[in-house]
Amino acid sequence: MAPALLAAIDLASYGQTATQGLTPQQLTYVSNVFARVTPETFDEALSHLQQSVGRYTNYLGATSLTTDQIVSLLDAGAAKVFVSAEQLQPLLALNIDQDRIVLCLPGRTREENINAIAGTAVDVYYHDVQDVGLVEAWLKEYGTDRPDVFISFANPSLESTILISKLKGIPVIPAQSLTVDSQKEPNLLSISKIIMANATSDRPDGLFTTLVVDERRTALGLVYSNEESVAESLRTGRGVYHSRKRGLWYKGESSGDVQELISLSLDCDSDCLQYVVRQKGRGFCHLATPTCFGQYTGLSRLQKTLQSRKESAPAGSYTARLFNDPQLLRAKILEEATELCDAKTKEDIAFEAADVFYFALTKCISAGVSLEDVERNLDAKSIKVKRRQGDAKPAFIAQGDSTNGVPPKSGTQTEAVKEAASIPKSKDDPAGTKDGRIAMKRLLTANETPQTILKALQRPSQRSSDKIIAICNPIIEAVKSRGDAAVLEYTHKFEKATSLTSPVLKAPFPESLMTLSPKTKEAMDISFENIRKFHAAQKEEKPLIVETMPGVVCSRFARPIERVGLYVPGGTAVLPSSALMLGVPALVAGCKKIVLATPPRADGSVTPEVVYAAHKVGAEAIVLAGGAQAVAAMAYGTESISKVDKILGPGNQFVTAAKMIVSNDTNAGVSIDMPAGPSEVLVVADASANPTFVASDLLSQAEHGVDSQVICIAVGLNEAQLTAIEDELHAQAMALPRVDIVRGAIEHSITLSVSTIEEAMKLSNEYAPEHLILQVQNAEKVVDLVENAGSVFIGQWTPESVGDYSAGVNHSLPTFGYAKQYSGVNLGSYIKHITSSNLTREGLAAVGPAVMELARVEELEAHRRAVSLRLGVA
Ligand SMILES: NC(=O)c1ccc[n+]([C@@H]2O[C@H](COP(=O)([O-])OP(=O)(O)OC[C@H]3O[C@@H](n4cnc5c(N)ncnc54)[C@H](O)[C@@H]3O)[C@@H](O)[C@H]2O)c1
Ligand SMILES: N[C@H](CO)Cc1c[nH]c[nH+]1
Ligand SMILES: [Zn+2]
Repeated sequence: MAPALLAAIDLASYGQTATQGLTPQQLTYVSNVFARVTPETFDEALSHLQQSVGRYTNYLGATSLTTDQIVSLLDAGAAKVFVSAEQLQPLLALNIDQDRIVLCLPGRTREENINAIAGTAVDVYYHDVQDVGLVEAWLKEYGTDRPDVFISFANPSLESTILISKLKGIPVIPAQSLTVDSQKEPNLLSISKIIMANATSDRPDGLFTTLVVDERRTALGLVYSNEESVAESLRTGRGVYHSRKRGLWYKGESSGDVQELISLSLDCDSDCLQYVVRQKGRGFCHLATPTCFGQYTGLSRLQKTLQSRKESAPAGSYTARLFNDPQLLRAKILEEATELCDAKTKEDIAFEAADVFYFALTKCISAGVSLEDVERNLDAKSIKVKRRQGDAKPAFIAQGDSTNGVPPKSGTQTEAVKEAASIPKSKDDPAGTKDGRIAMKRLLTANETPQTILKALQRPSQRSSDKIIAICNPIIEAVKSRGDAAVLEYTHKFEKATSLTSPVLKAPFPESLMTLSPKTKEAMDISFENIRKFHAAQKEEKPLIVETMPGVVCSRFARPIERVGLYVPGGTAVLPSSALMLGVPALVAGCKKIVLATPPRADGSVTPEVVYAAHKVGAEAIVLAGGAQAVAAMAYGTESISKVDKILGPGNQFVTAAKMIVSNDTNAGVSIDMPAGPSEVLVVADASANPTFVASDLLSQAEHGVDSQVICIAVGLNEAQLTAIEDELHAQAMALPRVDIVRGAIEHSITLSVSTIEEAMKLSNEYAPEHLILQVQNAEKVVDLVENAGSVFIGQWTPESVGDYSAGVNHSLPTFGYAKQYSGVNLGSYIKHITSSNLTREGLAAVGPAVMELARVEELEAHRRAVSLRLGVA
């Protein structure tokens, strides 16, 4: 540690009034400040710390404060606090960096002092020392490896002074010398005297080499000082040096390029001074450059340019436009931040980070914030004791993962971010992290009104469908009117696949694009076959034929929908399993044209597993796009993407909203399977359920996305049983790679505690979950009570994930409670039914009178005559 000046002051001068010596500004001339804090002055000390952190080092005597108060002082920027022996243990128990604690010990017997510091690495302050020789002896014996030793002597003239150990040679300004009016010279003179008394020149002329640096510690130039120039500098608060030609040199006096003094200090061996100054005017050098070594570079250069643009920008300056358009600036910061997140190579990361710095600094300069302010903030954060967990907010988790979530470059992005941020938080634990614990909110239904229970069961993403629709509409319109070009634009923007030049990959797909490991291939083949079997079994082999009256034959027969578009999600996770779930039934149904759409990876390619699935189901093309743009492309068709008759497949809120929009457009002529949005699961568990299994099922859906929701209905569980599930959930969640996503989903997930299975099933039917898991006794019988659910998983050996991948059932299922009116994807989703009637003359004679009478009632005469003319009746 470089020797530094220590000004020992009392708190009265720590505020604004400076009755004890130095003004707050002058305090920065010294590097270290010591002040005592009492319970009465605690608040003032806190606010002072916040303002002064980074300007000088604060040492605080805190021997009469509580542990909490001490932690707050450290947190607010105190470099070290001086504590008593009683205060030490509770602080050590909090694992606070021992380098920031100074234990105050009376400078008495050797044993007492050595015992007090045994087993710690804290600094020591020996106060009221009678005999410095004794302290030196202790330290030699025991404490020389301690970070710092402070000493105060019993000598009354130094009574209130904290001295940094002479052993370390750090100069000290005694408090007494600072107790006169700050405006008068003796104070400042005493500082300069102390500095010079501790400095040793290594030059024959006795001058001190002096390095002049700016606020960011960039070297401006090299000059010389002596006692007179240092004293003048402190007195005037400016850069004053000693010129070997001209003597005392007030920098900038003739040129106007003056310097404001920030601080001064000695180097490690006390033969060189460093002045930290704020340079005004054109710069430090007589050649009017900022430094004697040339121009500023990097951030300092950028800051200077931005500051000058703010003062007067040339016509057409982009920076000036940013200063005047906060919306544009905001959009650029968000855009560049996202691009930085997606950058992969060293060059790209440097490129994108530079953009982020440029726009961030523009924001700072427009608000009068300098790099110095920002760096002080960084320093303040670096010494914080109570650190935040550092988890991302749910709103950003969804966007933070892999290829998803590049916000649009316009104002719509703001809406998307706000939207995600509006995901409701539990009122008991607004952060969703009870001490970092991942825990679902709990509700004992017996204590709640039905309304409260229903509200707690509300899906997170339902609240904002208007906003999502407002984001999707312009995307759909753009694709409708500009076709391929618009699709590509959105893919470049959202997927960052900027090298992509065509939005479609046509079959036959090259082998090289679907090379899989034998294990993956086998797993896909097994799943394919099971899905095929289950869906093939749903086939109606023969038309339905019914003779309703003699000679009146009605029939119904099935035909595949000709052209289907299958959306395979690929935002937060790539889901080749969805390609199988959607493609296999299309193949079994006999659809003539199968088109898959999926967001490509940033390099424009598609996951080989998805290509393999597309190949196996006989898809004619893969649309390389995601979200609303993919849905619109399939609904309306583009130059290179075929229009389809029906769009199927799950997706996030943008995909689901886009599907709804196009299916409502009568000109599009396209239908959809159902609203299949963010995954959800409801587990009904009774005392027979294994907590490990219950937690694992809940987490398997929570990991899909922050907008997923998982519900546990606990039937007759006691506190210990509920806690067992919660403990498992937390422990398993913390071990998951997608723990941040899980944390977001769990924030709006809930455990409902009920007494009976009937009550549980009533609530489940009301919620109508996408997946329902029954981990209860006689689970198979409980299925009788199921009225609404996408797919049911029965008993403890049936995890939901078997349905997601390989059992054979379909995983594309209704969410948002639409299980009340929709089925999940099944063979019927790819088929339309056509009915036919076939009558003989006798048949028409039998049913004709009824037809004619009803046509008469409806006053539709042509209808009536179509029968009467055939039968030859009036
Ligand atoms: N219900 C089901 O049957 C089922 C099955 C599988 C998956 N899922 C769900 O599907 C979802 C998949 O979502 P995903 O995000 O991972 O992939 P996704 O493919 O559905 O969505 C990614 C696309 O969203 C669009 N997008 C992202 N941010 C946007 C923004 N701010 N503005 C406009 N568009 C934006 C982009 O176009 C991107 O390509 C998950 O919620 C998962 O739970 C549901
Ligand atoms: N559980 C999802 C349906 O909500 C489907 C899926 C695919 N991969 C894994 N899970
Ligand atoms: Zn799943």
